[in-house]
Amino acid sequence: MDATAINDSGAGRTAASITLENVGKVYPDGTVAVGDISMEVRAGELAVLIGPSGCGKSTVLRMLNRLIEPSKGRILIDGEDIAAQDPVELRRHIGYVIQNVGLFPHQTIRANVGTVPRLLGWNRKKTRARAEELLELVGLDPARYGGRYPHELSGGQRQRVGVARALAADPLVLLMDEPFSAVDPIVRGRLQEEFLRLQAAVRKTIVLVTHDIDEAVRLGDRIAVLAEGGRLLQYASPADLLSEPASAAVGEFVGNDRGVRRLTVTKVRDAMRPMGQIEDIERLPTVDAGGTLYDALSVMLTSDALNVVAMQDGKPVGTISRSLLFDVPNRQAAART
Ligand SMILES: Nc1ncnc2c1ncn2[C@@H]1O[C@H](COP(=O)(O)OP(=O)(O)OP(=O)(O)O)[C@@H](O)[C@H]1O
Repeated sequence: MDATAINDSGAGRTAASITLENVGKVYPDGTVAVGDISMEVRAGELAVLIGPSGCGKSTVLRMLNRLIEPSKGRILIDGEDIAAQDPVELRRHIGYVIQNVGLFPHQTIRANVGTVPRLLGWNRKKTRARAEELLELVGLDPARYGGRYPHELSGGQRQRVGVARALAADPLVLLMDEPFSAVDPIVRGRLQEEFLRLQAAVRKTIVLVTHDIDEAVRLGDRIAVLAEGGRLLQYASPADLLSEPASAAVGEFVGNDRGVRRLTVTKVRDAMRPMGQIEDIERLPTVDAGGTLYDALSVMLTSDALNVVAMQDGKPVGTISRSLLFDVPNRQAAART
């Protein structure tokens, strides 16, 4: 995946920080959609907004690109108040991906991806080259898919086109409103994985709305849990959110299975013990050192083993024992104090 060409925004920046200061939104009918939210998303970070239906997630997202104006507070992008900026100009730096993508049905995939560059006045050659580069980046062969129309693609492929289109003008910020919810769970898992790889390459500042706590834990650098009335209950890393929910309400929201879920946020290589303490290494099942403790647990359960060997580049590099897995919460808590 070649990301170098993506990182060529005029000002030399590739991502921007986002700051919300006491932001609130009351709709004209009196509905308090967002109460009083203060939070910061660092440049290059992926923040997830999660919470029950109607808690104001989309409203927060749409205030960031001024599709909705806040009733109070300030929103700063790279330290500059967006209220003072021209909304059209602002949106040129902000990609927006929504649930059903909203591709133009009568335009080819290539033309859809080139929409914003065209609006920016790029010439045909440059726009086409950019569209092809982006399609490749999201894993769609431009020669095969570029000339097709949206209805000739699967839901998952359309979703990737939506992401490519949002990245086309090299935005500083990417807003994503339930981007993966319209596809089935298997495709969804694959898209999430691809998306993580893409984000590792392009490092945009991303705010992503979801209903799905697993998706939040998997994708987020930090997770904002919202409650009805747009109240921010907690804003923390996935590991902190799972190990130390700030209130009973957050604990309930992240689920009773959060102990298991927590295993999904710790990498094998960060928790393994050095080799040498376990006998019969060659008879033990293996797990990739880049996998998570959840993967290690799954291997243990399917092979009925008490230990697994972590492998990297075909070589054993450490071990994980079942007791170590059960010890993770305590180790994480101890590491913090
Ligand atoms: N234009 C509007 N006028 C009045 N109330 C609105 C308007 N748009 C949204 N709301 C209300 O504001 C609240 C927050 O809506 P919002 O769409 O931000 O929630 P959400 O968390 O994104 O919900 P969901 O997860 O169901 O998409 C809801 O109670 C909704 O009914």
